[in-house]
Amino acid sequence: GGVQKHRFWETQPVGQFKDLGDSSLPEGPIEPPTPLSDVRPDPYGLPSAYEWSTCDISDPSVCLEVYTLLTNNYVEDDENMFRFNYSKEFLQWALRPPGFFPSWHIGVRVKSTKKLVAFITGIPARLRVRDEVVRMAEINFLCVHKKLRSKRLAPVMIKEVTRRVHLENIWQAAYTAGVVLPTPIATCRYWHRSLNPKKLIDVGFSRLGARMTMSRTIRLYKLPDATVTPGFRKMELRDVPEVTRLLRGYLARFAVAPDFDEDDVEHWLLPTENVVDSFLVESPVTHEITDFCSFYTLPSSILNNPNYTALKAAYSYYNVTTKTPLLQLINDALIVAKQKDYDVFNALDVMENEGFLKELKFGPGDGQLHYYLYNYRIRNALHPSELGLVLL
Ligand SMILES: CCCCCCCCCCCCCC(=O)CSCCNC(=O)CCNC(=O)[C@H](O)C(C)(C)COP(=O)(O)OP(=O)(O)OC[C@H]1O[C@@H](n2cnc3c(N)ncnc32)[C@H](O)[C@@H]1OP(=O)(O)O
Ligand SMILES: CN(C)Cc1n[nH]c2ccc(-c3ccc(F)cc3OCCn3ccnc3)cc12
Repeated sequence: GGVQKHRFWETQPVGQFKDLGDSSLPEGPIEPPTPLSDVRPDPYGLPSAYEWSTCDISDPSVCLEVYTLLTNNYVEDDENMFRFNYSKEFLQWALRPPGFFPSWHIGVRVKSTKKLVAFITGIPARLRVRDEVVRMAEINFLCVHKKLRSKRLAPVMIKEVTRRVHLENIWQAAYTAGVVLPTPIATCRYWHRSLNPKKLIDVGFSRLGARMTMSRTIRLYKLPDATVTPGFRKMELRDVPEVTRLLRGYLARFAVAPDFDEDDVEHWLLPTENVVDSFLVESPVTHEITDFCSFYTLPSSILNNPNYTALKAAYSYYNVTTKTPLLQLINDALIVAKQKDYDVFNALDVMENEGFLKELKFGPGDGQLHYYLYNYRIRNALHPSELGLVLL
């Protein structure tokens, strides 16, 4: 209808709701690149009390400011009971991959007090969309302080990160959000596997099932003390070349997936304490690496609970099986997560995850995660199982 539902997004080169169903529109870039000399050289205007501030995440004091802003103002669940609590180490990992641009870590400060009140980031990535490998920016950590909401600051942040990405001759982006915007390329659901059901029920994350006692519930989610797959071990630096080969071969089957090289695999998948854990199966006979699984660590703050402050959550990342049954491999990942005292193991219904969710006692979450591309049209929305991409 004529009413403007998305005043900002309707001005952007993204799939528009009005275009849905118009199969005459070609798949690919929506707008051509601009000559670099035509990219706005100066930052967008902010309200006079605020200033742009490029944030050097490697500076501990700046990293702490970013951590604190996100801890108090980032994404909450629909019932405002939990808020993501990305750790400082996680932010350093997430924002400094090979080839990152410091200028893409963008903050907004109050001029008078220098208080950090907003943030948005980009990192470079090579994403394959069907048969095209496209250099993109992955946009994340968009956050405006709770006290500055609904002042149209987000569109300015988005335009500024877009401008800085354009200056590096990159014209596409990928991002995910729990909100519906023009226009998702895929809509995923997330699922949760209880590891510490008593705590999850105490904090209101889960509810005791009908006709279920607490002891019956604890028994239902019980896991073995040790992993069962022969040759299952932590990934090490020497495994990077083989894991890269294994992962590239596997991701080729999805319509959208990262085009990882060895440097990317070393950064994103080599275990980092309390940030990302990865395991592989080395055949005891041939010493070939046949399977791989990984999860990242993202706790959530528990808001307003007298007994607990944090929920320790693991999130399924990239998994590949060529020999071990997927159910068995992921169950070993659950066993390791339980050993490491995680309360819950989360997974999206992307890649082949649907094949293990119900079987391994995951329960459906209460929301959706929408995937988006900027300045790149996909003719028809993808099924989650066509996505080979997990954004942090
Ligand atoms: C070629 C390179 C291109 C690079 C750029 C690519 C694009 C990258 C895009 C960014 C990807 C980020 C990915 C990411 O970080 C992962 S999604 C997590 C986003 N962050 C949070 O949810 C944290 C808590 N919320 C907030 O801090 C604020 O509510 C935010 C800052 C979300 C909006 O602040 P606000 O004070 O509540 O709102 P106004 O300033 O008044 O602005 C309202 C306008 O903002 C639109 N909006 C709301 N939420 C959005 C969201 N999550 N993405 C995109 N747009 C979003 C909304 O539709 C409206 O536009 P419309 O009128 O057209 O509908
Ligand atoms: C992806 N990355 C961009 C962060 C992000 N932004 N917006 C989101 C909305 C949902 C999920 C999500 C993804 C996977 C999952 F298993 C559970 C999730 O949210 C549960 C609800 N919740 C929100 C906060 N605390 C709990 C992530 C995100």
